[in-house]
Amino acid sequence: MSDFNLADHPHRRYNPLSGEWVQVSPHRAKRPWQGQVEKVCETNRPTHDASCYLCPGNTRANGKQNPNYEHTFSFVNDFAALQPDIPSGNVNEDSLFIAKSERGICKVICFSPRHDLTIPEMDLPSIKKVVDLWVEEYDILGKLDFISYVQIFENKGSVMGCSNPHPHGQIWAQESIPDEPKKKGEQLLDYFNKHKKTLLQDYLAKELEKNERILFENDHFVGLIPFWAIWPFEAMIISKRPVANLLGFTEEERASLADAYKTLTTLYDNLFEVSFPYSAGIHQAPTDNQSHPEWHFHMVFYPPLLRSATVKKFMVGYEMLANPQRDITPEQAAQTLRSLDLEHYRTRR
Ligand SMILES: O=C1CCN([C@@H]2O[C@H](COP(=O)(O)O)[C@@H](O)[C@H]2O)C(=O)N1
Repeated sequence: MSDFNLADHPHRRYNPLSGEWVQVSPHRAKRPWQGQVEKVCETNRPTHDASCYLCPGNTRANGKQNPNYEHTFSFVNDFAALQPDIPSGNVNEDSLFIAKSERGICKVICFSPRHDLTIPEMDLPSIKKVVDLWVEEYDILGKLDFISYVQIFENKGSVMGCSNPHPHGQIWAQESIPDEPKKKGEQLLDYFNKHKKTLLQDYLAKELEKNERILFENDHFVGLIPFWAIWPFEAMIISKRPVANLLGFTEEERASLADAYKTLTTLYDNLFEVSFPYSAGIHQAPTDNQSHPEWHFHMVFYPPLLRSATVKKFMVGYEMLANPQRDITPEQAAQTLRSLDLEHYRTRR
């Protein structure tokens, strides 16, 4: 019996959702840091900022005026990366130079009229309204005949390149299925064809049994750090019921998703007592007019911070050229997060 174990020895972990590997070096977590230090900019923002393009009643960069919205508000991105009405075309030279036109619609989703709040500081009814807006936008955009995939996401924190602290997210709906959900869809379909169940249904049952990486659970969702997590505190929120997309959730499940979103982001903020940056998004069934029983709704959270409010993980060098790599194990990260208080640090002050 070899003395190899995942807690002490370098190893690779396989992600069955992507078919890719992550390098894990648990012994390296203690090395000293003399590199870049991110500054902590914990400023108290006003509830309304006259210069904010997303605040109610303000005029946006292109002259359009926001309504005095009282809950959520969505609008077509004024600087959209994708457009619905463009000429279609293809390029293919010797199978070396391949390109195709891409149509789509990009929207900005304001989570709250309050400029000073973030998801963990919003109350549950307000976060439920964000979930309701996600459902509505997924339904409307997904019904368009040229839209095959609707990517709902949130970039939070300036270190994630977020251009505005006002609580908001984005939706990019487009005619192709982007690479990440395409990869997942292929893995999920392969698993479903073999087992007649979704991969995440079996995975979730085993994670709850092992209880090594679980962060929390409520009536309808589980928050965990996946066995194959790449970012130090990468996490997932997975629905207990294998629902292919947002439209399949009941009112109660939508409220439960809002609760899970608040719980995870509260743990994140309490980790270093700073507004915790991340990119987060939903992966769910494509809207290509086909049934997708293999799909199983889940949210993924990719936070950059590593060991403090000012030290982030860099995905450079080996990670760019070979494999993503991590030091602290998913199990250690889960143990740290789930030991934290569920009351937000700013309300405890
Ligand atoms: O007046 C504006 C300012 C910002 N925006 C859009 O808001 C989005 C802000 O989202 P990010 O901070 O996640 O980049 C960004 O994509 C930007 O194009 C407008 O559509 N109108």
